[in-house]
Amino acid sequence: MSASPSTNDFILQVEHLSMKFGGLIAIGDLSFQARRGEITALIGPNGAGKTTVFNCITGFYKPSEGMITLNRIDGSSYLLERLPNHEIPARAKVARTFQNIRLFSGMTLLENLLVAQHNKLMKASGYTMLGLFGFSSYRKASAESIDLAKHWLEKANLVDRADDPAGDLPYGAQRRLEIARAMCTGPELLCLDEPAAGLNPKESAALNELLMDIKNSTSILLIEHDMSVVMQISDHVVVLEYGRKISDGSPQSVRTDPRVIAAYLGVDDEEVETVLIEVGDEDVIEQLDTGPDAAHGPGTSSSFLAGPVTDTIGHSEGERVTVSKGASKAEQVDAKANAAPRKPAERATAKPTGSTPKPRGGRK
Ligand SMILES: Nc1ncnc2c1ncn2[C@@H]1O[C@H](COP(=O)(O)OP(=O)(O)OP(=O)(O)O)[C@@H](O)[C@H]1O
Repeated sequence: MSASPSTNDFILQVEHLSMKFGGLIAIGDLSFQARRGEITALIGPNGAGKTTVFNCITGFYKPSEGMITLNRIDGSSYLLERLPNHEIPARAKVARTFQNIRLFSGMTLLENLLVAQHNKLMKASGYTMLGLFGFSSYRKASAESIDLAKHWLEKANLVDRADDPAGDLPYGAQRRLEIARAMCTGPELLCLDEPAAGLNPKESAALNELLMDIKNSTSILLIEHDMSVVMQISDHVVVLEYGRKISDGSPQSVRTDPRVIAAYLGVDDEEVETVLIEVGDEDVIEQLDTGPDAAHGPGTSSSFLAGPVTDTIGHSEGERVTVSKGASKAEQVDAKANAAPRKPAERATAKPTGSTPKPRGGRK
């Protein structure tokens, strides 16, 4: 019998998170957990609220409601929504990258990685004087910083270009340099916002390799539209639609969840079922007939509210947001699943193909 997971098995616990911008509920009552040593992917169509979740975790936004707990390996825990922004990387050991690359393009690769260790070096220099007089403690810290920078340049397969300006690198290499820079801050949780956006297949493969290497020492939370990356490297996938969680489970269970397929395909209302049959395998068709799968459907921690197809999206109790009519494909799938089962003759027309759903959300 396997032991039930303890709190420290989870590096991140998001509980009942809500983020409102005026009347817009960008995130509604969202709960999920990320396991230590795993890659957890946060996916969903454009505007689903993924970056807003990242901004709440990394202190760029203070959530309207909810708790975000970061459990460090040494047993200490931090409520991120209560930590001052600058303490989230320093004390809770959370690092992030952004959708758009933010390197110092005029500096060399090595300098970019040393800047990331600025705080550590400043402390070792006694905030100037010890460094100025070349004290051994500063020289030691300085040598360690260079070693760490070289270590991550090697991991990112960029060590040959250590002295080139970062701006001269091809796009995919710049992405890897950004990740290497984040790793130089010694994070326990690395949050990556669309790292594969704009990469060609070769660059994408190099990125996957780097992330698989990083997860040996650091847990990763990943926003990604590129399903080939998500399916290849994630251990766990959380799917959002209109700020709510519509699915949560292994890549395989999420891939065949009718709500996810419907939310991602973005087809016309009347086409939803046809497309589900075209892209689905027997599991998908089966679920349509029998109703949502409790294993990766609404659970105790899920914010998804099953119910009839309406032109409003339910969030926590009493809150409903108006969106364009029938916008939530996930709700339509549940409505269909709740309706009377189809006849066997109709099911016989289903042709399983086993293809992977393509994302509705394009890259920015
Ligand atoms: N600062 C803000 N002020 C007002 N609305 C915001 C703000 N930030 C995000 N939103 C809104 O919150 C919703 C979720 O946006 P968010 O950027 O988190 O989605 P996303 O899933 O990351 O989308 P994408 O895949 O396109 O990056 C959107 O409707 C967006 O317009």
